[in-house]
Amino acid sequence: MRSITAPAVAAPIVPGRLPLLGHLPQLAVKRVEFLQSVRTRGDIVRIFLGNRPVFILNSPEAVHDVLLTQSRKFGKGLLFDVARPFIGNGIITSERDFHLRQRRALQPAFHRNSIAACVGTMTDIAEEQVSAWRPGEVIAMDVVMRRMMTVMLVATLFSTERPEGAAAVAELGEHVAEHLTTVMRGVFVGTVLPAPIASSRVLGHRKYLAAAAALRELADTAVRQARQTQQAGQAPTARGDLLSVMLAGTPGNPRGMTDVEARDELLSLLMAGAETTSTTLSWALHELGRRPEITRRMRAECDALPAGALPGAATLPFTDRFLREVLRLHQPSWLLMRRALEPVRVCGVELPRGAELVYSAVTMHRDPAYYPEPLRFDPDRWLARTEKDLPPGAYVPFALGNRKCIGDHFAMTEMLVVLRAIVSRWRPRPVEGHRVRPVVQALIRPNALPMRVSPWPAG
Ligand code: HEM
Repeated sequence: MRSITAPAVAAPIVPGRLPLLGHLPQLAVKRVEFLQSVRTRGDIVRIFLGNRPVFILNSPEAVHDVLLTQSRKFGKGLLFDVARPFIGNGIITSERDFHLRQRRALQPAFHRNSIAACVGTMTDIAEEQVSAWRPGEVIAMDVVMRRMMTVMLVATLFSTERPEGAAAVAELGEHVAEHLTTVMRGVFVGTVLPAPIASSRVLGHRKYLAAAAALRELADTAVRQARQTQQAGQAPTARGDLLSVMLAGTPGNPRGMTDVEARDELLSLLMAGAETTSTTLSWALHELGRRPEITRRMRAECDALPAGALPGAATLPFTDRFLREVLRLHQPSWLLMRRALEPVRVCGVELPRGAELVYSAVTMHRDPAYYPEPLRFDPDRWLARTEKDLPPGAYVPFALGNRKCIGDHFAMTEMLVVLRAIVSRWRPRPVEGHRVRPVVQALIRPNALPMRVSPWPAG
């Protein structure tokens, strides 16, 4: 712990900076490895994206200080400036008082009781999907998970009681999933590359804009439909979904949201909640495929869950531990940002107003100082050492502080529901000859994940 009165030091610049390009080539070629390689150079170091300086938070102490202790002095930064024109000013992109109001307005939907009420819908969607698989069939798990988790999000948060029925929700979910992937790629490209290059036609900028427009149109339609229900005189919350709650109002925002605000929140939640869970589940299935003994253990635990019991850490402790280990080793969000709103000192380093900061849970989660043999996948490491035993800031799959993931419990519930549905029926195995590699874009996802599913032997 550094003394507050010690003179400030400058964050060291990482070697290898090139004129005009800065550290872009290193980041472009070996994204995570590059961030990993600078960890030992100090609590906070500086790199350059072109001519733009960016500070990297390396130590748990620095991450904890920025995300929690001094969080009011930071905004969300460049990544979210780039995202705003695509997805509007919702909870993930907005700042200060407006953000606080929107967060309070959304909070009731993420209360444990609200999530418990969604478990039935989540289970139906997962069961419907996995019961359609045939013995020996090869399933493109990454594609199936992306669709399934988007449909689940659309169904549980936005359209529980859609008059058009489950098929329409599934179709909407598929459209959303398609556009979402393209928009997320656009946001990533816009963050790491200078604006004139990122917005060039060669890099598909028009495609990103078109996908964002299509997504906005889908969200606008959903808002229009919910507003019509409201105006038809039905109790606004009769549909039981979050969108209706947004329009009707909550203790955090009694008058309810305008159509544009509700639309932007839909986009924010889709952006934050669909690919994160589907990517985590893809990695989870990848790990299960390589470890039949873990699949067996998980199946035994899931099968023993009493009817009506909610899936959670208390009822499915091993499966929960397994997911926490997946989130450690395969944290999907490898690059998150903040911006200093005023001059601020963190770990003895003076950061000027406007400083752009990067933190990466991926590199933190692979630090041997906190995780012995960090690349070894071992759910039982969490038996010996729980989250509470780690320094604050060392395990941050859902971040910390005022911008912590609002959907952490929702996400864990969804993922437990899906894993249970899969392992109760199937043993997923890797397909021979296919090598799973991480692809690092907005999230770290598997290049492709074909898996063969076989039923459990009888008895
Ligand atoms: C495995 C799944 C998930 C992971 C790993 C994850 C991770 C995160 C992280 C790291 C942040 C903080 C971002 C930052 O520091 O800038 C965040 C924020 C957020 N997440 Fe999640 N998330 C997941 C699932 C979900 C789900 C399912 C939802 C909603 C249904 C959701 C909604 C949000 C929202 C709205 C925020 C912004 C909160 C705010 O700024 O106040 N997330 N998430």
